Amino acid sequence: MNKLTKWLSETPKFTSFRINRLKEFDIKHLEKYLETQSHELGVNHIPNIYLLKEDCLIVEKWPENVCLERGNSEVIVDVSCATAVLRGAHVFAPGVLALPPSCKLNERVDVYGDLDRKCKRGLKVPYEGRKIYVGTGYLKMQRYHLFDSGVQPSGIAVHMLLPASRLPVINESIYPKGHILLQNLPSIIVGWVLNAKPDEHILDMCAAPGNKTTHLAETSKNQAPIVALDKTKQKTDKISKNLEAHGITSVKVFPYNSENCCTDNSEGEKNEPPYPMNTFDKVLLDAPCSGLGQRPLLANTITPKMLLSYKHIQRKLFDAAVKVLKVNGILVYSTCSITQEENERMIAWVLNKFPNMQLVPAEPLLGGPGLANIGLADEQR
Ligand SMILES: C[S@@+](CC[C@H](N)C(=O)[O-])C[C@H]1O[C@@H](n2cnc3c(N)ncnc32)[C@H](O)[C@@H]1O
Repeated sequence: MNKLTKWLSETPKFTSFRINRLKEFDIKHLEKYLETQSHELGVNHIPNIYLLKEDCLIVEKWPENVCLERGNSEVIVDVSCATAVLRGAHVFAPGVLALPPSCKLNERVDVYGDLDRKCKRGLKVPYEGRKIYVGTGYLKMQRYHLFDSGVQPSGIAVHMLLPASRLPVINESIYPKGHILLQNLPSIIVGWVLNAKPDEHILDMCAAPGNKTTHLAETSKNQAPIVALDKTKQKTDKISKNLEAHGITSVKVFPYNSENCCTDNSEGEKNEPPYPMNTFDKVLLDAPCSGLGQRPLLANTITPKMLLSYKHIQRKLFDAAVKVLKVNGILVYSTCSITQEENERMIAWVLNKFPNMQLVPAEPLLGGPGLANIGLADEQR
């Protein structure tokens, strides 16, 4: 448990991007960008960059000896903003909670995450709660931008120079929109494992905001007929925007409850949900989950009851997925959680409930095996 908690609270060792294979990508642009940063940090080389397969770019950390003069003032940000900063993001205005009134534009500031979630937005005096240092950068907004206008502020509030994790700060916007996407390696692997082919009919059941949908479409060279569903129109609008930015035209998007995406009526329409049984060659079930696997996890308020609640919806969705899947089709199930209930136990449940489903190895297979003694044999783990 201690090992697991420590691992969860650590930032991954590298940043990963997915490259849109439908667009041009010139790595020199990124190298130049990092070179400029290396001058600011006083380092004489840039972090290692390499490609995994054709479309995943890995960028490693700055060296351990990179030494940065701390700022004079403290900016307090909420926990999700602090997490993003550790992953290499700038501080965006909605995440800022407190900033001293004396702070000046472009001043060097230290950024802290509010671990207790008790800092009041707009606080003027030093924050007394538990906080964690997440990095140093230059202030780009003042208090009146952030707290006084009466509307939700937007834009970069602190231009980060170096996060405490030493991951490089790379804004996707150094490339035109839709050319690269900041995406965790495990999420990229999901797209590789599904391996969409141009002639395959594919269903992405829980698709918003569409980061995996775009990957599937790009892998199939924008040819596979893909259906992307998510619960609400607000969510599916995000998918549509994402598809447009990526230059993808092969995906149909519907707001729909995927629990009901299968109809028993074999005469059912194949052009919109619900679909008859035995419709799709491949199904992606990137299930709603507890997210207890997203790193770094700085503070978490999830209760055991909430943790146990996800399996119910996951099972309902799985049930529908199995029905719409063609005989000999492939179903990829993924979560961004590490709990047994959502992973190993879920697969054990599936194999028991659907004797016609067979567990096959993921290809490529990265990472370690699943946990032992919870319903799966060693080769299944
Ligand atoms: C892990 S997120 C999906 C992330 C997405 N696959 C991606 O890579 O960008 C899970 C999604 O499932 C959606 N969801 C939850 N219940 C659903 C349901 N019954 N039908 C369809 N979508 C659902 C949520 O709205 C959420 O967008």
